[in-house]
Amino acid sequence: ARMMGSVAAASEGDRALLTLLQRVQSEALRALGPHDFDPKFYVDLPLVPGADRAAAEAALSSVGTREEMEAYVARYFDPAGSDLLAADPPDFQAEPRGFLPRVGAGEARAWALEVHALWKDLARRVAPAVAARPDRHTLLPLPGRVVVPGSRFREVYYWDSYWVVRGLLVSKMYDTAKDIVLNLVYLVEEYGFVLNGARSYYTNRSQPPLLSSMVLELYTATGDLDLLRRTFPSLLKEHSFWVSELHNVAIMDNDGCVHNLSRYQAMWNKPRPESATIDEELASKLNSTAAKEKLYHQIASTAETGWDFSSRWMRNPTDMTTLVTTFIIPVDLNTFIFKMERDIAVFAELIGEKATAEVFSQASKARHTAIETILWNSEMEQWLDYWLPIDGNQGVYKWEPKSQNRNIFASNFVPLWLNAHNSGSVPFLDEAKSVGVMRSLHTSGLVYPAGIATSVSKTGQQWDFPNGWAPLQHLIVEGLLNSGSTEAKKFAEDIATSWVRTNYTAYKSTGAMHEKYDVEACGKSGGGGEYKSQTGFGWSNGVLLSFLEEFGWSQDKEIVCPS
Ligand SMILES: OC[C@H]1O[C@H](O[C@H]2O[C@H](CO)[C@@H](O)[C@H](O)[C@H]2O)[C@H](O)[C@@H](O)[C@@H]1O
Repeated sequence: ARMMGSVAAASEGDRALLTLLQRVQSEALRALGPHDFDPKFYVDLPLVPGADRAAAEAALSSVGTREEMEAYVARYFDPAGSDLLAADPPDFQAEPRGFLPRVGAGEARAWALEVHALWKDLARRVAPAVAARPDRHTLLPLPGRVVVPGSRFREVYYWDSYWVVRGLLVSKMYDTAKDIVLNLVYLVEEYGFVLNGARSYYTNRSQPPLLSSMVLELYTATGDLDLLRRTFPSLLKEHSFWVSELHNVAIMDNDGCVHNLSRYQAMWNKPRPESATIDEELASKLNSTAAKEKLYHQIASTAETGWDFSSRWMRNPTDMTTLVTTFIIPVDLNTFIFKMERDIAVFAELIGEKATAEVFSQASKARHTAIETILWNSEMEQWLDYWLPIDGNQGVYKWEPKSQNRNIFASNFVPLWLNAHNSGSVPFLDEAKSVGVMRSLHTSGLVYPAGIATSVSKTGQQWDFPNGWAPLQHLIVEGLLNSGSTEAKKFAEDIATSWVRTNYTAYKSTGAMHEKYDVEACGKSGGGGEYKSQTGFGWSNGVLLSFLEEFGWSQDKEIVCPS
């Protein structure tokens, strides 16, 4: 109860608006039918200035037909997304000095400049009306300019922002990148953690924690020590959130040593407002209120993973009612928190906080040992998610080899990424281990002509086969590239080359960058999941620009998919 109640940060006005918008969503589904229906659209609607919420609520009761619904929405609400204003980023230049020096003039460079120019389309600032009347908007106010993923994702997202920042740094847009980081810091100050996204309906959960990584990238690019001082308290606060009782799991190994690792867990046991009609339909298969609440809790917790949704979190990969996300210790989450601990230790040294540096250095060492003891599988040469028993909390769990999930997911290879970000003194893995992991990736069934698949199971969920996601390509490519082995470097370049080609070919045929791609067919965007595949697209643009910066593209290198 305490856990679910802590979303009380939302004011009564915010809650009342969300309640109304969820009713509108549900009535709209009834009036318009399921074809092309996007439930998120309705919870993003701002109440028109001057309209009375109670009057809007009363008027909803007499809406029957499609026409009446359309007229009702137009009368009481402004368009979804209209409370974010277009913002020409002042640090944008059509071709900044030093932009992609190793991409020669020609097709690749012309396209890279087009993708770079997309930052102008995706940059926004929150309308002043949002801070003035928060009870009329589900959008949350933010102090600086924002860059959104695109299409239905009209607001800032947490983990997307890491790859947006990486791309902005390639585009030399340091001020915009700093605004993004400071917006996330503002969310930590307001809520105690970085929200899934900047909407009142996202206050019940976070997303994969990459804030310290954004600070590190920005600091490395600019040398801005003030940024470290300014963000440091928020990084400590965010760390406390991820190691708090809500997320921490203690496991005893075979030698009697207790290790602490983290899991995802949202503070919510109701339908996600942005997808309430979908969640309610799924839950209608269950009989009791208690079972429905448990399912809603697992759904929201899965949204916190960023992998929403995937067979990775289900006992039965074809049945979403079997989600058990809060009973899983994920490889990638612990990789990100390990890195956060190392980053904080490094920042603490740099700003003269010696004692804190030591505390975080010790914390990262303990997590390193925990990851290697609980999640590493030496026979498979990869890290595996660990599944806890779902029948009650045992306090300290006893480690069992059979509880490692042997199914193959791209996340099993994410710790390789630490090769690229060795901010501590001791590398996370040595060259020999990296080579072993690389070989197991080669034979995993995840490597396809157009990139690394998310999993090997075709379930219809968007974080499963055959979708490939830009962030996963990037984490793995950076890791391979920095592992010290020539073979791994070549492998990294091959994956990046395929990814650039599939992005390019899809861009030429559709005119857009996509949220995800189909790794089986070069030049094809991805699909599946609960909403139509989106374009824009923040993290895809960021990864593309990072790959072009890292590997270059010579004029004579073919950029179209091989036929
Ligand atoms: O509306 C459904 C869900 O959409 C979001 O998740 C997906 O888009 C995000 C933005 O690109 C991305 O961060 C996430 O990895 C995607 O799965 C949202 O984050 C969910 O909370 C939401 O329920």
